[in-house]
Amino acid sequence: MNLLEIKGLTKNFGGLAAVSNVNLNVPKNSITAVIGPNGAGKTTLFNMVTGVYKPSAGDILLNGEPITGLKPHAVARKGIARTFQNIRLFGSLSVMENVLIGMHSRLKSNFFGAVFQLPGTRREEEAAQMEAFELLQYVGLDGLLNEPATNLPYGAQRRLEIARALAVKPKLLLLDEPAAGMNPKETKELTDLIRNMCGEKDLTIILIEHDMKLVMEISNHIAVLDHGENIAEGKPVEIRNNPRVIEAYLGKGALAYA
Ligand SMILES: Nc1ncnc2c1ncn2[C@@H]1O[C@H](COP(=O)(O)OP(=O)(O)OP(=O)(O)O)[C@@H](O)[C@H]1O
Repeated sequence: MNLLEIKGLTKNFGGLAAVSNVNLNVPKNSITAVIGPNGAGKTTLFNMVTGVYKPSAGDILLNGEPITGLKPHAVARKGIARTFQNIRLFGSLSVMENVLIGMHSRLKSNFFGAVFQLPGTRREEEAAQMEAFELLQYVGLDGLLNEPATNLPYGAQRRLEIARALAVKPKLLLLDEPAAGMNPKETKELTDLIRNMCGEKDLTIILIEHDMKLVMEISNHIAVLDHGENIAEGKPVEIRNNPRVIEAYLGKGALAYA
């Protein structure tokens, strides 16, 4: 069963086809990587799936239901969360507060309830704090709850972004270059986290990533974009050995991962 189906998706910016007629099926509980050279259209694809850009053509289906052209908040409510290529945390807010903000979109209580400390609101807030704590424990940041996000090392900030995305209980999580700027130890920990999350949080994951070791280790399926077109798709071993992919993106060095 496919959680996400992308059909003939196209985005034109003036005369530039940033994404051109891309098709992609993403099975439930799988990890799919989207790879390709800079400017290939990977982030534009994510921006269409999350409602940031309206596609010029094509369809996006979540669980068989069309979500094409919905606004970002409506897409989020359908169960799609993302992290960004450039980390977007509230730097001066604490680690805990960053996750609570992520959770806010699905809490029932309103401003009125919070100001007047209504019992229902208090209970909901306590439950939210407990849940946020568990998520931070899950990503290994429970020792840093009150630390301003900006003080965290780079790898920890990326984990915090993931915790914040998980706070909305998504079905589909899009990770845009989650390992960018990480050292090898941080990348290894991230690889384990992504792999475990998929089963433990009942998630389907699509990631854009340039770290080929990570991509080859955790992906069930890889799609390769070049100049907006999907030039290849398949299992890691197929992609690694695909001459067109090697020429367009991987280079001969990729064979070292074989
Ligand atoms: N808002 C926009 N307006 C005009 N052109 C855009 C816009 N967003 C992206 N593009 C162009 O679309 C093409 C694809 O960009 P995109 O950011 O999707 O590539 P990418 O594969 O994510 O690259 P990278 O690996 O560098 O992040 C590029 O030529 C880019 O300049």
